Amino acid sequence: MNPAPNLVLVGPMGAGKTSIGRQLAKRLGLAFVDCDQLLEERTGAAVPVIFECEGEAGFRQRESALIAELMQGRDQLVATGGGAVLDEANRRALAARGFVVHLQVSVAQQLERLARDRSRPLLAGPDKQARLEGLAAVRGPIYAALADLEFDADGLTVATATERLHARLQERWQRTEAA
Ligand SMILES: Nc1ncnc2c1ncn2[C@@H]1O[C@H](COP(=O)(O)OP(=O)(O)OP(=O)(O)O)[C@@H](O)[C@H]1O
Ligand SMILES: O=C(O)C1=C[C@@H](O)[C@@H](O)[C@H](O)C1
Ligand SMILES: [Mg+2]
Repeated sequence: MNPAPNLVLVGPMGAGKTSIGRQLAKRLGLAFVDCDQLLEERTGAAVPVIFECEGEAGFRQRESALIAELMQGRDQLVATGGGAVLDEANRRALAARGFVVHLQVSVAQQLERLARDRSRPLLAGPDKQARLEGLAAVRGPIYAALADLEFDADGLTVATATERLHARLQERWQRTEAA
């Protein structure tokens, strides 16, 4: 069983936090909560519109308030947005009440998955590859430092990644119980 009240997915855009998270939550019998989607529902505006009206700083404030609220709950699988780990208070809240999984993915795979994406304002510029590499250089070590478990989702379908991550978690949580 999960040693923490919640399961949390962190990692870069396109790693599959939302897609794998939704399937994994079903298998584990957890409530699935996607931070970006819930934030959009509550705000009544899509993420790019929030960035446009309030800037990234406004979006981050809303994201932090949501994370603080969500992490008071339990039995949830929380799929975070790719930049949620940048804020120290967010990291503390996620670590305090979450078993944190870092979903890893290569920039090449991100580019494939997000080639036609229009919903991620940080990728709106002309050179997506340089942008993703820059973000990976800054955020990669932060995801890694926060994670209780690293999972490489590169090249896996959502179904296979879900299956394998589920198995890794069961194994890990059983070992934690036995210790
Ligand atoms: N393992 C996978 N195999 C194939 N396609 C995938 C896989 N994971 C995600 N995708 C596709 O990549 C896109 C982005 O995935 P998803 O929204 O799950 O990423 P995310 O980690 O939640 O990103 P963000 O940080 O922006 O919320 C979606 O179109 C999704 O269908
Ligand atoms: O990587 C990021 O900073 C972001 C990722 C998305 O999940 C959204 O939270 C938003 O587009 C910002
Ligand atoms: Mg997502």
